[in-house]
Amino acid sequence: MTVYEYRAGLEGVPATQSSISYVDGQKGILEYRGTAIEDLASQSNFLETAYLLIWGEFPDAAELASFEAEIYEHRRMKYRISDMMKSFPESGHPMDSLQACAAALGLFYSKRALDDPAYIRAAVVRLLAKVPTMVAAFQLIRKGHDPIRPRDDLSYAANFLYMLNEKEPDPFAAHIFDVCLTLHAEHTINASTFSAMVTASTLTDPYAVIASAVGTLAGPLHGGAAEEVILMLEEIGSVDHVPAYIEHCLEHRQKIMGFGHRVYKVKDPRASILQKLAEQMFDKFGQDKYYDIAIALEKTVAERLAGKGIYPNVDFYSGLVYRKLGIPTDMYTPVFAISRTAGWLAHWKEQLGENRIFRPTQIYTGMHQVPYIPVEER
Ligand SMILES: CC(=O)SCCNC(=O)CCNC(=O)[C@H](O)C(C)(C)COP(=O)(O)OP(=O)(O)OC[C@H]1O[C@@H](n2cnc3c(N)ncnc32)[C@H](O)[C@@H]1OP(=O)(O)O
Ligand SMILES: O=C([O-])CC(=O)C(=O)O
Repeated sequence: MTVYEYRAGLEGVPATQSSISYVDGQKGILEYRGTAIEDLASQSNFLETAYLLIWGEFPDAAELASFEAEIYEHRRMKYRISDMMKSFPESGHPMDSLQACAAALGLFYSKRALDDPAYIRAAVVRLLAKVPTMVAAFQLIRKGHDPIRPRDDLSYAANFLYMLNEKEPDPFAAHIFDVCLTLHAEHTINASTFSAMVTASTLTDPYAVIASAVGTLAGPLHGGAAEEVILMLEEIGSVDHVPAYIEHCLEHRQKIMGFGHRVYKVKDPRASILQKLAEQMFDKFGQDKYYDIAIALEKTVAERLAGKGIYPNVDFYSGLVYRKLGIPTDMYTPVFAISRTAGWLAHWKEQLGENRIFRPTQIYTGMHQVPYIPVEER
């Protein structure tokens, strides 16, 4: 009998083969389909990047224009979905709303044709188009407002900010937001993508795939950390309190949010770009007192945990950018989900190409031959 070594959290265990993205965690390299994240952030845009991730090559001008047009055409939300959302408690977390709405979309498109490229394309378009609308709608509905319709004249990023904040965004702010979407779009086989792939491997529908990935992204060890970072900066309150906060975390074995990564043992390249984006936002729209605390935190963690490979991850600086964009704190993870939908869909499509159901093994640690004792005798 083969005995396999158990690795907690599947650390270092290859669970798939993929050509979608690449991470070198020692050198701090991230590539989407072979192109460096820095080049995509400075020269591409989210929809072009989404196309690249999903179809494996950059679109030409006509392909990009028709992809954008299809997405813009499908941005409106079904009124039954917004009616459903109106029945959700306003105090609920927007990630729970998104998970429910993504799954509910499957009710409208229940005829499945996973081997038909037209079906795949329609699902990709619908999900990329409707996820932002569903995220923004929850924000408006919980404020007692009616969701506003997407604006056909606004770009993907600008339209989301418009639907969320009920006013047209500054073009520079919309550009920065688009870069944030590009940065968060894909990251190899992280927890939510793995979840998407496991779900996809059962040949269920793509709405269930995205719903399960949303549920996984929500946790504070994954995408939910971005929200926790801002709550932590608020709790710290001033630069002077940083050393004591770090000592408290270390003493109580409490994770410092936005730090550490399974793969990166250097600063996450996306964190470096997000930090620069935050600085650009501060230069244009005014400073943020939490930035000084964040800088002090990064410096103190580097000194205090030197040699442990604990550096800022993608979730550390994103919230500082989002604050300046007027995005509420509990919307940071849904915004991450808008972007990561591209990566999840790329993996869904790749998984279907060479599918085998995920069914790993376990090492049983329980008992055998335990006699049954009737309840009245226990
Ligand atoms: C989009 C994303 O998902 S990015 C990640 C977002 N998550 C966070 O920011 C939450 C905080 N970070 C963490 O919890 C972890 O670093 C994770 C979940 C990202 C990675 O977890 P793992 O690879 O399982 O690392 P693990 O938790 O085993 O940590 C390894 C060691 O580093 C320490 N460590 C890791 N992250 C941190 C942290 N944020 N603060 C303090 N210590 C840390 C652990 O205490 C552990 O130390 P030990 O060996 O002395 O016990
Ligand atoms: O790769 C990971 O484990 C987490 C991460 O950074 C991401 O999903 O963007």
